[in-house]
Amino acid sequence: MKKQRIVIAGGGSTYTPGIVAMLADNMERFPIAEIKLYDDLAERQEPIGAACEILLREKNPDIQFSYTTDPEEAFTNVDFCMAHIRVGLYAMREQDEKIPLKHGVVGQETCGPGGIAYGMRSIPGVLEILDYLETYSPDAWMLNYSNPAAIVAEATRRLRPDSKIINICDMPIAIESIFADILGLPSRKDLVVRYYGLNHFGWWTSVTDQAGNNLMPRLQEFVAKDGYAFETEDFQHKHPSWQATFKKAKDVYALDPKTLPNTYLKYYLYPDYEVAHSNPNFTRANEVMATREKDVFNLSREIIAKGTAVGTSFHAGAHATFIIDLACAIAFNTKERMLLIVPNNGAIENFGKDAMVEVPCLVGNQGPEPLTMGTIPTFQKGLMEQQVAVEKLVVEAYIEGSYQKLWQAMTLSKTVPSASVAQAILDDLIEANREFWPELS
Ligand SMILES: NC(=O)c1ccc[n+]([C@@H]2O[C@H](COP(=O)([O-])OP(=O)(O)OC[C@H]3O[C@@H](n4cnc5c(N)ncnc54)[C@H](O)[C@@H]3O)[C@@H](O)[C@H]2O)c1
Ligand SMILES: O=P(O)(O)OC[C@H]1O[C@H](O[C@H]2[C@H](O)[C@@H](O)[C@@H](O)O[C@@H]2CO)[C@H](O)[C@@H](O)[C@@H]1O
Ligand SMILES: [Mn+2]
Repeated sequence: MKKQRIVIAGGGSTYTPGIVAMLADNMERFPIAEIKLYDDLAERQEPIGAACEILLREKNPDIQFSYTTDPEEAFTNVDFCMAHIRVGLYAMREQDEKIPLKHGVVGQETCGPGGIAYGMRSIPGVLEILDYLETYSPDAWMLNYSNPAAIVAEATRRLRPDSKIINICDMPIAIESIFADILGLPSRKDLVVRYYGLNHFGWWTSVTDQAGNNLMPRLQEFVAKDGYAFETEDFQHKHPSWQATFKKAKDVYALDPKTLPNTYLKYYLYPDYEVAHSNPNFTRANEVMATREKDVFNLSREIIAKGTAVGTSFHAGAHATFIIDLACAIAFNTKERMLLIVPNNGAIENFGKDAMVEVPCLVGNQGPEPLTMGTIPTFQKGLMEQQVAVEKLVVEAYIEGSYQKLWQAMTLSKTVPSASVAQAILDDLIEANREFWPELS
């Protein structure tokens, strides 16, 4: 098995140490020669890089390790770029969440006006990394978690159609882990699913075991009563906001009891409820800064101070496993069945070919081969048509520098009640994003 060389872009991300630790623990199925971290912010990356260096030296000194802010050094001679950047950091996430809320609209990282604002910031950041990778390692694959994945995926489809990028999300697999727990199965990998939608906007239509036995009725019975409120492996899902999200899946499910919904649909289907239950002065960004960010950086500093990572551990859950599974599938042609964000091209029969959709794919060394999910019902199709139009308008607005199109995108979002509210939010977001967005006219 060829030893792989990896660059993690967004080296200072709270998710980086978990992925590094998981890579070091998966050498048998995914052997590694080198891990490099890359970030455009040296101070942010420094503690994470220094802690990972100690951790790897103790876990596996054969893995070459370095961290840098120099793109040529980072992207030269690698097989994979695992990317998770956040352009504007949590400070801008806070703005994405608080500005819409000030206008009585859902304030969320990837949905509604907040997601649109984040999309306008992420597009150039992700394209820059993709271009570095294509320049310095033209055969490498970019596996991209950077959000908002739906908008980023549409932007890379439009602007870099031939590039080797796969956009991914860990929400469905986190929910599938909950399915496995509800069913008393050891792992989500014991399940075979059919699912369709856009990113953070989809539905399961079938869940079976490996023998083909239908497990939907047992899941539906649970979700009808409790949503996805079941003890989960991911530590941040114990936070009050995630607990509320998992409970709310019950009401989302009620709209179409034939399927099982993605948790994020609550922002589109119950926006009034979400606003009423949000604290405009303390949003999820504040919760994350006070918990995950603080914990990861404190632990990094502790490891550096002690000079050892023995007796400590960074959280590495489904998020880390999923991206390593994907790299493995490509590197070693495993043909694993995975949910990915890909061009539709008929996978959903009655939906636009040029939409970026989230569907199961078989993954091998040529990339993902989407499976056909057939024809979807009017309710889902209507919702998806509206949402995909929002995502396409954002990308058009970015490309053309068009105020008009960004206003249309905000107005079309199901989370926004009117064009006038959309415009007021947009004008505030333009002000907050001066440093990041292209000039709009
Ligand atoms: N797709 C998914 O399902 C999924 C799941 C979890 C996290 N995420 C995403 O992963 C990303 C990281 O999340 P986090 O909470 O760890 O954020 P974070 O702020 O802790 O880390 C992001 C890092 O990216 C760096 N960065 C920003 N712009 C950059 C650029 N242009 N080039 C290089 N580095 C850059 C920052 O300096 C920072 O160190 C976010 O986009 C988040 O939304 C996605
Ligand atoms: O509010 P955050 O920053 O905690 O999470 C936002 C992200 O939520 C989803 O990812 C979950 C994932 O489902 C879970 O398995 C675990 O890894 O935690 C992640 C973070 O909570 C979502 O898929 C991402 O797109 C969001 O960025
Ligand atoms: Mn996601």
